[in-house]
Amino acid sequence: MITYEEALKIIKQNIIELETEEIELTNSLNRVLREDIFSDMNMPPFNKSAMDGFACRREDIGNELEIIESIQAGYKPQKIVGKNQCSKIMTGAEIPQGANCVIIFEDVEYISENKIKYLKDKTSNNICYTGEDVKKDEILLTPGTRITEKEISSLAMSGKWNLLVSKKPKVGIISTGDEIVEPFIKPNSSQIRNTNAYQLIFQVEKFGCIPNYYGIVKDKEEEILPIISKAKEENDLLILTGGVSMGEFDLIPNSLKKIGFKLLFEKVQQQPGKPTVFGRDENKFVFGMPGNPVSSFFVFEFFAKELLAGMLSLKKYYNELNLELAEDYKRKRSERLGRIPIKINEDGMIVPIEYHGSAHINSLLNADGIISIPIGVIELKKGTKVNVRSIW
Ligand SMILES: Nc1nc2c(c(=O)[nH]1)N[C@H]1C(S)=C(S)[C@@H](COP(=O)(O)OP(=O)(O)OC[C@H]3O[C@@H](n4cnc5c(N)ncnc54)[C@H](O)[C@@H]3O)O[C@H]1N2
Ligand code: MOO
Repeated sequence: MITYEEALKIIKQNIIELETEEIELTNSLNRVLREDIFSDMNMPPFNKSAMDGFACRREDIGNELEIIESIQAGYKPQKIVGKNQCSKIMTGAEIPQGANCVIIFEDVEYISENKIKYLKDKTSNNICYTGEDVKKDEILLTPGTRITEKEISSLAMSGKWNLLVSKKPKVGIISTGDEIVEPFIKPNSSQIRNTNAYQLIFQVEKFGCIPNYYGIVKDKEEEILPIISKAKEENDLLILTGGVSMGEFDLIPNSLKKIGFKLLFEKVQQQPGKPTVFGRDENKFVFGMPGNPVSSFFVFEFFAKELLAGMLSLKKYYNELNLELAEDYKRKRSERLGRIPIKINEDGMIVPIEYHGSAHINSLLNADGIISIPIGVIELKKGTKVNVRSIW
């Protein structure tokens, strides 16, 4: 049995980056950039009014000011603002030459139709200056960045419409087990509903990959082999759940070998996720994950994401916060790296969630993240600082 760190190293050593493709900006949600994005202009492109008001000279704000024009956003100022003059200006419009501040409408009174007086003795400049946010030719985004709602405005601003991104990894998902039935079926007393496939479909899709679901396969080699062969053909990564431990019907590792996968590890010193199989055949990969839903959730989180991030060339895919435990945490055994779901309370402290083990699906319902308990550590005392890995 190898450690989590050793297993992760094996995954990293085997990563193959996928090719790129060009897509349009509107289709780029969740895609991973494979090129630098430069700004083709300064932002703002001109000195821009931040407020609706009058553009004038700061030294004149105590005087009556003559209105010489009105400047709308999108139109060039026509006049230069001179001594005791001002131009009416709208938010987003270009500051006229001669002016160095904008006094806002609310703080001004009209003396006559074209004369105003500022009612205060101080003002901010109320100007967004050329290039203060972005300089022309500045790099805005680098390869390996995931495009989300945070990145899209900068991309749109850069003027780049066609983007070079990683192709989406295709992930084949197969549930195994004679006892598994689809969620729309009422299980009999020895059956169990298929939760893993749907969990994995969401995990895969949310990670920016394409899930292809192949249904439930019975614990019979003659059923397993054709489906995994087909799924291997059609995908970059294959994920199976169930059938990987020591039981008489745990046929997955051998079946994977029969269709050409070399198994790179089969057991990891972690809980959950001990019987985790990772295999490769040239540019095709496979994870055989434990059937227990929380095991499969965590194995996807810690292993499959690492491989998929590598295929996607994605730089960063999770956040970690270092927070204090709100209460003591004790576990029964310490020979495996432990992972448990936790909540972050109102004081920003870690509260372990009630968790009965890797079959306890609904323990994830209220989870904000996962903490790890190192091998050999049986107890963590209240107040200990621990890294929380995000699953939000
Ligand atoms: N003698 C040993 N027995 C077991 C060991 C071991 O080392 N020696 N490891 C245990 C650990 S740890 C785990 S985890 C499980 C993993 O077992 P398998 O991957 O072989 O999975 P199954 O036995 O097929 O299923 C386990 C459990 O999960 C349920 N399941 C399976 N598929 C689904 C699905 N798609 N949706 C929902 N639930 C599913 C299944 O019915 C079982 O209850 O092995 C231990 N045993
Ligand atoms: O390793 Mo298992 O995945 O403890 O439940």
